[in-house]
Amino acid sequence: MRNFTCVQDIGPLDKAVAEALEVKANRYAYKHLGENRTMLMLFFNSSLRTRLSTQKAAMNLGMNVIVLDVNQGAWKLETERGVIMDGDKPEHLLEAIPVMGCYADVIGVRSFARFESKADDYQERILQQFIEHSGRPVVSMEAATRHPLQSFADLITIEEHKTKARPKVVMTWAPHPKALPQAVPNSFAEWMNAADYEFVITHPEGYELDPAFVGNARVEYNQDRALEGADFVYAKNWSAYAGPNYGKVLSTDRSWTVDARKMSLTDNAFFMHCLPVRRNMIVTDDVIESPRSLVIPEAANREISAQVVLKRILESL
Ligand SMILES: CCC[C@H](NC(C)=O)C(=O)O
Ligand SMILES: NC(=O)OP(=O)(O)O
Repeated sequence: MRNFTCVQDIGPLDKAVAEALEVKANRYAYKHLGENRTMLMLFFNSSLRTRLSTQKAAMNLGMNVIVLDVNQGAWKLETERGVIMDGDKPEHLLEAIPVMGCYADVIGVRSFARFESKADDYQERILQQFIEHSGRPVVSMEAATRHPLQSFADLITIEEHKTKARPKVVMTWAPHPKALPQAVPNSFAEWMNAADYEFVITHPEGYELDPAFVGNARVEYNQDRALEGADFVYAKNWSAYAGPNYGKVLSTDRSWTVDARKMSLTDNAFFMHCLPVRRNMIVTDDVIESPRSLVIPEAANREISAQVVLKRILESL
């Protein structure tokens, strides 16, 4: 594997999950792979799980790790080519990226959608510059349109807990006070479609995701109807994608909050969320604390998804 930015990069999902379960059982068996190799983890945005799990995965593989919060300590970076740099940004990404490539063998990048330009976000202009100019394998730690390490962990978690070959997985929008990216829902949809589950997306009108990610999923505007018979409920907020509303909050309707009544419509479904979660906006306390809540095992699997990805990259260096 060279780069890890989307579901295609991991290859056949059955093999990826099998490797993940093997790594989970023997996570310290590969320390030789990372000896004298350095992982640089670069954050343009905040993180808890991605920061900790990816570093843990790299250490499990014997790697050295450098973590850089770009906006705390590094020079403020200009990202646009052709700009006359007479403002508040002393360094350009086009120098900083190859320099970072000098010190690392693998580079992880977190750079959320900025909502300034849908085209720039959906062309992954920041992530692509790392791929083009670092000279190193690049791992997305959530970019503008996908969060593949999260989605891989979500798939592992579903495969560990499903009781039927093709479970019904429902991704439901839920309200949030801020404008959040579409990366997590896009990515989850991409991986669920690839896994060939019975996959349903439910959200209020106006929150339609990019059809390129929705794929063959059934879209249902009636949340109760969508939840009927579900085996897994994956809750997430996202801001509007379509048209002039890109990046906007159109609704904070708390009738979409996942509560015990909604979960009673399902087939005793597991509850999932990538975290961080706004309790009693996205999901009620009793649901996220229930025995059917998988949010902690789901977060624990982030170490495993990252370790499989880094292991494959190290094996191909
Ligand atoms: C893993 C989730 C990261 C981010 N969440 C927030 C709160 O910004 C998002 O919704 O994409
Ligand atoms: N789920 C996830 O990526 O969490 P962080 O944003 O805390 O890394």
